[in-house]
Amino acid sequence: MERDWWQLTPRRDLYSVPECLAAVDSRHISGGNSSAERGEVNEPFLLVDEKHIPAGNTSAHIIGVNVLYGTGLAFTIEERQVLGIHGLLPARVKSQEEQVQLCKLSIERYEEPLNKYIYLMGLLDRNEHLFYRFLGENVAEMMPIVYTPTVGLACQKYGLIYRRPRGLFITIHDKGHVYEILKNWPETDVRAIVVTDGERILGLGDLGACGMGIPVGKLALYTALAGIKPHQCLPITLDVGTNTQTLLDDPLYIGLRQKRVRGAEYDEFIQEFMDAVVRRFGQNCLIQFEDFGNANAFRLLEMYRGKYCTFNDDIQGTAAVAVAGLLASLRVTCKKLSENTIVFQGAGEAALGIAELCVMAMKAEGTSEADARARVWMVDSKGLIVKDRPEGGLNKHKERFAQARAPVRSLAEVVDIAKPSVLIGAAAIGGAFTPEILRRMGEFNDKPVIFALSNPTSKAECTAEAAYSNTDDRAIFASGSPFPEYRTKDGRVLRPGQGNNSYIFPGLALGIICAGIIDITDDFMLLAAESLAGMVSDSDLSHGGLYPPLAQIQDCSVRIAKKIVEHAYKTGKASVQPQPLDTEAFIRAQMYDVRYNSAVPPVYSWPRDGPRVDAI
Ligand SMILES: O=C([O-])CC(=O)C(=O)O
Ligand SMILES: [Mg+2]
Repeated sequence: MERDWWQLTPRRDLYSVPECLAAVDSRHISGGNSSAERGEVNEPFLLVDEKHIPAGNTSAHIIGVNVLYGTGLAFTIEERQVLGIHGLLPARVKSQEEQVQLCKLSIERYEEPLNKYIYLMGLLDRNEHLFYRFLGENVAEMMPIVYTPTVGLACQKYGLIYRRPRGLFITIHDKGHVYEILKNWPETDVRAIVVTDGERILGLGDLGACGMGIPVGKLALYTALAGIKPHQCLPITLDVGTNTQTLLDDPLYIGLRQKRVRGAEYDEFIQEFMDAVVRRFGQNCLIQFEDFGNANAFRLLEMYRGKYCTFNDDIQGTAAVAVAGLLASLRVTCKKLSENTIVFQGAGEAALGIAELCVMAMKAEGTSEADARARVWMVDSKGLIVKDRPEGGLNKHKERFAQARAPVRSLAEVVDIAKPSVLIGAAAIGGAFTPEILRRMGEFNDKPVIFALSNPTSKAECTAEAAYSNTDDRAIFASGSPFPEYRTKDGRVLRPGQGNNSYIFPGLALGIICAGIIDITDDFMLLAAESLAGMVSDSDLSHGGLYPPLAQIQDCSVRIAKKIVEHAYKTGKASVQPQPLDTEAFIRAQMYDVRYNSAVPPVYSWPRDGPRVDAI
């Protein structure tokens, strides 16, 4: 529960500047064990820039400073006087709308996406409300900067662009003390954590601690797309080392300079982390796993699902968004899902997650499990996944999709044999869908469905243009990273959809948090997929889109959350009781408001003779 600051602050102290500043953001004086509670927040830090923050101070200070710099010229004259900052700002008082305009002008001055990213992260540091308002009002333009694909580049350059700490870095050397580190986080009401160990950042591989850009970016979307309050979100990197030699050799690298720890020590560390989160933030605190290596991603999901409030976005979130796209495509191809033959390039987290959810969706259509699995062909680095593979070594996840056929080596051959109606790429091999493969898809199908899901753009299996131009503009295309509009030979404009889990995880998380769901089973994923598919309009489809436009993604999140919450109550999975009468109002009441709260509470007026407290 957020409390109003004047309920926490003794009024007689209000005119002490640091007190006022601390009070403006009551979260920082409300929590147990936070640095604020230890009294540090009362130091006169407010008129300093980051250079002057006394050594050893923590993010509570940094956030505190930002409260001042935060709303900037939007501080009213009353607020400036009560806060003791009158004169420190120029005379002009701006509305938030005017500030949004300035953000637009400022970011347009940068040409390089990475510079735009640095600008936006600076804005987030200075003024959280403005950042989220700007992002929320410009989703289609700004998402590719704070999120995929630019966030991938940001991770690759993290050491270079690192300005300020954001999130928690917990290293393997902190083993035994993970709980104490969580206690150093100044917020106490944390409801959602996105955690990575940096082993498989997008399709870019092992970026170690530089992977922190991903939890930060994902949680920025939690707030921007689903209104989950920023202080309830905590990005975490578990730094267990990196096996990327260039990072180990890089003087700018910010993480532990050692090879990855694996085995029992790693497992104990993760277990300690999970338990520490529950102890610190409660068992309803959502833990979203992101960009772990394949083996750990599957293993950890199996170990923790049902016992902790957790899901794996790369396995389950990506599955839901891809299945949503497939379900929407059926309205164009006029088929049932179970009438398709689906070939996957890749058999990792995303591909296997999608494949399993496809089987679930086909079963929901009345198909038997065996028939559903027979319709799914998977190709990994050794070729088609077949039973009795000569090299052996199929893990149990792949085994479930092994075809009873002779080995086939290349994707092109598999496509020739299977004649799929759907081709899905999720192996981070850029350009794997060659023009030849795409042309074959066009020969086999009137409307071939082609998903190039790997991220960032450089890892996409093909571009939108390649998919369209090699199939006489007949392809139904979606990609993980955004692609520009395409003009067909007969002059139609196609807007390829972004089959990215960002359509799913924010709304899913909002629903999980609102209803207090711990056991996040796959029926929630299928439900999210179905409800997203149901939001695709005929007009979207006629322009080649399999998803609603990004401009509507916030609305999609709330609608997904509503379905999730309703389903949770129906299936007895909701721990928040009693069930709300109006689900949507219940959800919306918990969402973040991007507008500024007044720093001066309404009980104050500002007469000529100075501030005074009105009787309540
Ligand atoms: O971050 C994204 O854009 C989607 C995703 O989870 C991944 O590629 O790992
Ligand atoms: Mg991911």
